[in-house]
Amino acid sequence: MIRAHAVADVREAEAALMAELPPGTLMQRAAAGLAAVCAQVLKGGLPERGGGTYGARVVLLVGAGDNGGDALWAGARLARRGARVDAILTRHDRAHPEGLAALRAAGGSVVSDPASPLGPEARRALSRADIVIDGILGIGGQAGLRADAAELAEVAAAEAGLVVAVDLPSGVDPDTGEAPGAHVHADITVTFGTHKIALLVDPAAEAAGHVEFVDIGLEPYLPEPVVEALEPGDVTMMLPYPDRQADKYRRGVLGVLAGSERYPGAAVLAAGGAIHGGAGMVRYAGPGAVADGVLAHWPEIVTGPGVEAVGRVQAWAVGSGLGDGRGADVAAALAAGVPVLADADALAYLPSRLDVPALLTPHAGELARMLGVERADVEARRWHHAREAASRWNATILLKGSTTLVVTPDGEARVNPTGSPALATAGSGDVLAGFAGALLATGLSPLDAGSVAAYIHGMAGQAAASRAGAPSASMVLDALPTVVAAMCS
Ligand SMILES: NC(=O)C1=CN([C@@H]2O[C@H](COP(=O)(O)OP(=O)(O)OC[C@H]3O[C@@H](n4cnc5c(N)ncnc54)[C@H](OP(=O)(O)O)[C@@H]3O)[C@@H](O)[C@H]2O)[C@@H](O)CC1
Ligand SMILES: [K+]
Repeated sequence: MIRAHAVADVREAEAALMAELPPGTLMQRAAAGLAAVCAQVLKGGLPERGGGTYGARVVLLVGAGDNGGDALWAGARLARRGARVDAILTRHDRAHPEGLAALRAAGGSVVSDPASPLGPEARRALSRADIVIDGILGIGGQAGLRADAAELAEVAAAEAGLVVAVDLPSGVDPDTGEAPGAHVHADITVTFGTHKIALLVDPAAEAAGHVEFVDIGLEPYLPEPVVEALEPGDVTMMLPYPDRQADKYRRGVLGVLAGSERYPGAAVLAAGGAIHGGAGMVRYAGPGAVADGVLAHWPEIVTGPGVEAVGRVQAWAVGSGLGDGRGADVAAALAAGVPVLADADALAYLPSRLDVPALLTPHAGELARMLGVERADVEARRWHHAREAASRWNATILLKGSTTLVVTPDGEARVNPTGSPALATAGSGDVLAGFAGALLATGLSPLDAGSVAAYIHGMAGQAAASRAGAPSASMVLDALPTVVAAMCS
């Protein structure tokens, strides 16, 4: 599991660990890890220079705190390995003194002038840089860079090579994943001790680029994480395996209430997702012509005209492509007293609070409608709004998007690390709903069902995109069994 903590937790753990270590040890661990990642990047890339640290041009953006100190110490290490290292200081009077002395002793120079960080020499250095190390601001400041730092970030993005952020892309809000003002857009972020929430939750996570973790020994002092992301081993552990005694009922029966005469394909896709999700049996509830289409694709499914007619199930997946005027059907599924996944059109027919274990799967527009806010506001404050809805409906919310977020009414949160822009295609959500519903039927909690389904659905999206640049939902569906088999082997 990738674990992310709040700044207050990091500070407490840091204080406890520092009390046992000689001064400066943690910064040295951080700087060594940061320099190692930069050296690795230089070794692997930049073919026009032949690769390697020797002769590489590195520019440090140095703020007034320890984030800048990390950058200076890492710069000193790279300078000792032959890089040309230039530092741009936002505050000449307050740059980390020992780090600055170390950089100078290693042959690095300061190219900003005290009156303005971005003089001609600094601009020239940025325009030639192979790597820019962003140490303007880490966990110690206010989100939204101040004007001079914002200009630095902008010029670095426009002019320089690869941007490597120290601990966080400067200017994002570490504890929420929000990015309300100017901030750095990094290609790589090297983070220390634990992931910060902003490295998992969008929109800040997107500004972080690829994240590299450096262990500085904080782990034993950290509390439970605030946000998590599954790793492959976690998914393998959580996926249900049929045991020897399993019959179809014990493996879990899922009822699917999806599709309509207007959207018959949604029924086929949701039912297909359900079949690949490991339920022992899938019962489909819907009008005759739609049910016939489902049977034509999936003859193993049992169909019936409505919720009561299909009989007992261990969970319901309702809503995908259901269309308008289906409130009574949704209410009947909710009244069955079993866990429910509610997607798409069903989200409009929810009671004010759910009294069964529930997984709601809106995209940002649907969540905005549920909460009566603007879609842009949901996109800007995804975690905030997902938590708000989880608490209001007493349900786990799976908020789809570039990084899908799953939040329980108790405040547990997971972010999905897999996926592909290819998943933003019609019908892809229907597949996810069926798949996650099947996991609910096999007995997984809404949090586990939602996060495992998002993970596998994301991998199926990646697999489908590797075969066809813009795959259809059917291709994502087709890729599911192979991904599941690979996760189980
Ligand atoms: N925790 C750990 O275990 C370890 C932590 N380590 C490192 O320490 C980092 C935290 O260091 P930190 O506490 O010194 O704060 P930091 O992020 O450098 O920023 C403070 C400076 O930013 C400035 N500033 C503020 N807001 C701003 C804005 N909007 N726009 C522009 N500037 C703004 C503010 O300036 P001021 O307002 O004072 O003028 C202040 O001086 C952490 O992220 C990690 O890299 C590692 O070395 C080892 C282990
Ligand atoms: K930074």
